[in-house]
Amino acid sequence: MQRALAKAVQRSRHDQHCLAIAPFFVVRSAHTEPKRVRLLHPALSDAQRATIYALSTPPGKAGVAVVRVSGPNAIDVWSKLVKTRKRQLPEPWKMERCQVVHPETGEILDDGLAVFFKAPRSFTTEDVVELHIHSGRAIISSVLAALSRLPYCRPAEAGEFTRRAFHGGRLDLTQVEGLKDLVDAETEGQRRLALRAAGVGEIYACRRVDYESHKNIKGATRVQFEQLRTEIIGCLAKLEALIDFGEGEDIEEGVYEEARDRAFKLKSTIQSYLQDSRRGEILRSGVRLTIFGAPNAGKSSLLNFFAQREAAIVTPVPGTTRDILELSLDIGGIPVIVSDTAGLRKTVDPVELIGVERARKAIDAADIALCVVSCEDLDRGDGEDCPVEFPEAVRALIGDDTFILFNKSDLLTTKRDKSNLAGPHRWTTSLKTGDGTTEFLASFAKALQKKWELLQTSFTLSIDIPRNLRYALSDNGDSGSTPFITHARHRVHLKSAVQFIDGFLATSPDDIVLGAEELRYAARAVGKVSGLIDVEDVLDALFKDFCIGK
Ligand SMILES: Nc1nc2c(ncn2[C@@H]2O[C@H](COP(=O)(O)OP(=O)(O)OP(=O)(O)O)[C@@H](O)[C@H]2O)c(=O)[nH]1
Ligand SMILES: [K+]
Ligand SMILES: [Mg+2]
Repeated sequence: MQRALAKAVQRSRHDQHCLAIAPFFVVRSAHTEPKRVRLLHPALSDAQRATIYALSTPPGKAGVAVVRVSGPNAIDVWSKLVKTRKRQLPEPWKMERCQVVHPETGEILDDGLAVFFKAPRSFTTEDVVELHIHSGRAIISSVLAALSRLPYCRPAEAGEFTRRAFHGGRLDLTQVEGLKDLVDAETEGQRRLALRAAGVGEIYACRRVDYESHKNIKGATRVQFEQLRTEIIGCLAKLEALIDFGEGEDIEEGVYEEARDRAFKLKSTIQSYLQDSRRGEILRSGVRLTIFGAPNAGKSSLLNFFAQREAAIVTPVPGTTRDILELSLDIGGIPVIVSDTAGLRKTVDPVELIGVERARKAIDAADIALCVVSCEDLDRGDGEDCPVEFPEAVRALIGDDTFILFNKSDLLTTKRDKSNLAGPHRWTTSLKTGDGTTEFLASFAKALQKKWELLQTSFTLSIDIPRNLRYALSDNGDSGSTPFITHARHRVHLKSAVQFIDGFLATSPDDIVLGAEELRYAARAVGKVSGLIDVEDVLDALFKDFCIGK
């Protein structure tokens, strides 16, 4: 056992050297499990470690403004600026009534509240002081000016509090992205997606996040990526054991085959993640909806209906819309970028010709194409069962996934009643009388939600999820249906992970060292998503899975 440990540790050092990405310390004590303290970049310089301060709420008149101070001297900031009745050191995490005073003159600047977050249980993992003062320009600038008098304090740069949270291991990259997306979110769908990635709330309240033991993780994206990486490392650990000890001695037989098997499953899991029609990325940036159709079908009327204002020009003249008109809207909580386009028809007018060309391009670029067809333009077949004949101009552009709105139902002749036009992703309205518009909007929003957010995923995890992680996932309620990949960056790394796993699967069992190298790169690729890479995991998995040198 001793020999095995020594060897494995030696190998870990080698791995650490090879990866040379993330320096890390392993803190061990007699009674506790080894804890990893991850440092993702070289240690912060003195300037970077300075105590920083900033106004964390928007400037201007309001009830409350929050000035945040973070860094090693935060406690000193408290003693110089915060005057409470007890006039002693703060009780951590407890809001206290106080006066904020000037550190040199003692002048009272404002009356408010203050709270001290003791490291590492703070957002930045450093000591943090928050001053909750009245929000007024003069008050805020006097407090910021007072802070600037302290020699160890400097104003924070953009995003610097979050950067420190990342350096401190409080957030990984997916959570940093999630946090930014959360602040930027404009629709319900975006908010939920971002919240899931950010995992804020619980995370602030808990100590340094430890994947193995922590049940409070809400950064579900982080958990999912971590799960993938753990699985790759599990395969790698098996290969490492074979390299170190060789089959037949202390290791059971068939280990190599098992690793291959697991790697194969893992590859198809990642591939199924990649085949998500870019739902997460699209939901984040907005679904591109292109409205198209023959002239005068009511396309611009539809855009105005969506926007609830006269955004586009509507006239009885066919060919009114020339250029593309784009609006960002919230439809059922989904961010949608709606484009109104020129009516499609053969034309010799050079301006209209360009408009038609642009319309075709917009249809190609759309995530959803919505064709507006005027009931007037439908081929007036006699029988009630006559199949719908679309106008010639749009016929070729209508595919299985095209949404269709039959408009101008007020002009429908009795021969072709509405039921003849019904079908999935087909609606009938009169934008003039308002008939059917409420039903259309509700059903259309539902279709969007189904397609972009609440759609059941077509894949399931083929790998075993440890119980604690399963908790974190199921606790979120929607892990099976919420998009997994939300940034193009995630996709790039997952694709390269698949390539490396393929590389491993293609190596022969005689080249086991090469194969292990491929897996190590695969783990590293997935680790890049979260920005957390360490090789100590290999050792953990090794000792968990094998009974070496019994
Ligand atoms: N009767 C009736 N008229 C409608 C309806 N919806 C729109 N219209 C009218 O149809 C005409 C054309 O509407 P638009 O919204 O400009 O049609 P469009 O498809 O944008 O037309 P182009 O931009 O020229 O291609 C306008 O006079 C509208 O008032 C409807 O449901 N019923
Ligand atoms: K028109
Ligand atoms: Mg128009």
